[in-house]
Amino acid sequence: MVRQDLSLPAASRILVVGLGLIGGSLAAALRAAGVGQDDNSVILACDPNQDEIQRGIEMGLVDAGATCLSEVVEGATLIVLAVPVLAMRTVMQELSRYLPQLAERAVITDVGSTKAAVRDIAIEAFGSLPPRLVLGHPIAGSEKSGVAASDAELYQSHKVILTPCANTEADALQRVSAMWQLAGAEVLSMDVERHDQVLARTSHLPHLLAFSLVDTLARQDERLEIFRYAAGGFRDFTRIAGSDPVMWRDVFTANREAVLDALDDFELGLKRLRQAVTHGDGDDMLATFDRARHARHYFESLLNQTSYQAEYQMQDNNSLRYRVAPGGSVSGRIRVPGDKSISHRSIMLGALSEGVTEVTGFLEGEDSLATLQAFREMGVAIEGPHQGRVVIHGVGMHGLQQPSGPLYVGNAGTAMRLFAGLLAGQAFDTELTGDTSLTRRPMGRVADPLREMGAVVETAEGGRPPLRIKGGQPLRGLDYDMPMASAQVKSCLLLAGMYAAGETRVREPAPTRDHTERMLNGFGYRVEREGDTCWLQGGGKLTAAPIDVPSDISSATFFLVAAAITPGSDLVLEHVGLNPTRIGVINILKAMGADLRMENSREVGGEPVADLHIRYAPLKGIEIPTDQVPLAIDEFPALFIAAANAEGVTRLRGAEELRVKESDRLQSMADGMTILGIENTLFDDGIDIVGKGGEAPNYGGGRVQSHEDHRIAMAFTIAGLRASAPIEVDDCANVATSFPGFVELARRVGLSLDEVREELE
Ligand SMILES: O=C(O)C1=C[C@@H](OP(=O)(O)O)[C@@H](O)[C@H](O)C1
Ligand SMILES: C=C(OP(=O)(O)O)C(=O)O
Repeated sequence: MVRQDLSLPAASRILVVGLGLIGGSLAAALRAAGVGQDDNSVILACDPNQDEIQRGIEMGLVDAGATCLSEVVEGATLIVLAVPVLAMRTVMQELSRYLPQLAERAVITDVGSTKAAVRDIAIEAFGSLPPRLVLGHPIAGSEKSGVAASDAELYQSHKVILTPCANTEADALQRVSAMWQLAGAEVLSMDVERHDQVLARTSHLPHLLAFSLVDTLARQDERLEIFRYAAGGFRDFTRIAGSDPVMWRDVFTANREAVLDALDDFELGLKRLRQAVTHGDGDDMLATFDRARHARHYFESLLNQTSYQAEYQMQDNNSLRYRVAPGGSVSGRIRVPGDKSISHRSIMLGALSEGVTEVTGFLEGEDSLATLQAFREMGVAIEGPHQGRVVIHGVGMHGLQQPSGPLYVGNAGTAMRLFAGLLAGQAFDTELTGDTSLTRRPMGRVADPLREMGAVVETAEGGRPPLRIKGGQPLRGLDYDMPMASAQVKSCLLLAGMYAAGETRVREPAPTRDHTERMLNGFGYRVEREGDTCWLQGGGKLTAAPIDVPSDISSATFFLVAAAITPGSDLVLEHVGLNPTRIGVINILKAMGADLRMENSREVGGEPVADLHIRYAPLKGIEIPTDQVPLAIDEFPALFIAAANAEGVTRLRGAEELRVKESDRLQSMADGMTILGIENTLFDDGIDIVGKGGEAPNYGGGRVQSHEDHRIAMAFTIAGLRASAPIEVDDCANVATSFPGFVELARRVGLSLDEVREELE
């Protein structure tokens, strides 16, 4: 962006040549910014239409004007040529005769919608390109025309593109830039050819299509009857067909080549869609519409300067509370959404692969969607998601492009930590940001070892997000002893290791989920393991492979516990991923006495899967084996509710990691349980929970907080099954991060659950 002093020299003599909507609005905006009030400046106009000048004077936009350049050009310091592109030749030829009468060091600029044509006309008219001519184009307009439609706000927060040439003088560029900033515009700079190509696609092509559609329909129905029935879609698509025909004829004449290129691409796209419609190819249509819809959302988020996810969240500016009626039982056959950990990784590895990766069962939750969107922002074409199907057109290990702004990953710790490793190996700088919950979480655990590998990673105070990662740093392999059992840290280092020279080894103090290692191997990138250590060599490549994401055992847990604690329950959870590094919850529930069986065990895409059949059986309190803690790390909020309904004390230790999740899960659960009257004692690394057992309600009701944590929200929801009074859980919107459709499924199996929405202040 070109940003300079926001003022024009005093006693400027600004001459607007062509007093239509564009020139008139510029005069109006400069007036509104104070030009000509007490700085001795004047704004003059030249236009072949005396009535337009008269109107401009009456509206207070210009001080004086003439139909002939010779009468107003004397002493001009800044001349704005605001005439249609094809009128530019006559105007410039005339102006070239008066150059000696302009003020010394006068600056000339224009507002033409195409730039190469205007540059060539200028060279012809002036004999060579004047160094004090600054070509420019305000990206603002209206379908209205004429000075009467002038609007002082027309350029407010709009972009103006200046296209300086090699010989353009810097101070002339600065003067024009200052003028547009005074008018409220944001000034950008671009070369002439690029400007014409970009505008051909983003502005000229849509105008051509709008003119053509309206004309085609009008010809088919000469009495224009058809327009009586036209609704919003027609109005939205064709508004710009009301624009000035002369101006647009000139644009298409002047920017012919670039417009034809854009039209060729468009015709190809239209032909593909035509074929899809002809053959009734619904998948193809969906893929195109999905891509377009997501791209449109992205465009919207750029316009509003919000992140993609925030854009979605903003539409929902209210807080969501769950209200669960006490009692009930749980039965049926359900399938919970796809695994979050695998979904994140499927997008990451698919994007870096060579070839096309098809993912089924993808979790359409906010966390994994944030990962998906981040890759779109780095130039990866991704179709879907549509009913869990995503198609990723991989760009290879070095094919990502720099995103235009920070990557926002919402609530997702997994995304931020895995991205940190992956982005440390890219050639470009990036910034990772997240929501308030994520902004509190520790990132030093990835930033520190990445720095040892040679990465340049900046964090906010205390090692918290945002993360700023400098690109283009040569990484070296690392032999790392992880101080905590974390799959996210391990995965981060393996992903960085793919970009590092030599070998990267990670030793884990206890086994953690191994989805990254499995999926890397599935994509042809060899990861080896011996005991507690895994390693890979840098410099390899990934080859696309299909991924079938099983249901998330962490989401299934809420229903496992619901059935385990509720007399009369009998529930089947289908197609649940049972990776050995994730089945702590099954081991723990069984140790507590749950009647839980695996049926129909099979392997899908390198991950074990089964249907889980659970029936009510009385539970007893246990001491949770510490080796199960990392294998059930996300399942503890729900397991605490199982403990509250078991006979006797359940004791958890070695679980300090729970304090750095979406909330401090030990504290959040202890606070909520205390409100419900569940006896508990908190420790630094765990908790003791006293359960009453039996079949009567085990605790009361009350209003508890989710602390912006999806798993706390869902845990207290299922607690309602064994409460004596309603439980209300505040702030449950975060459930959408990992478990979209939770409320519907909970109701389907038998919970009596309402959603209460309240407007935020
Ligand atoms: O790698 C992963 O996908 C995850 C690892 C775990 O985090 P830690 O690595 O911080 O234990 C887990 O809590 C998180 O939900 C998902
Ligand atoms: C801890 C969790 O996720 P993340 O770390 O990705 O935010 C979770 O889903 O429980």
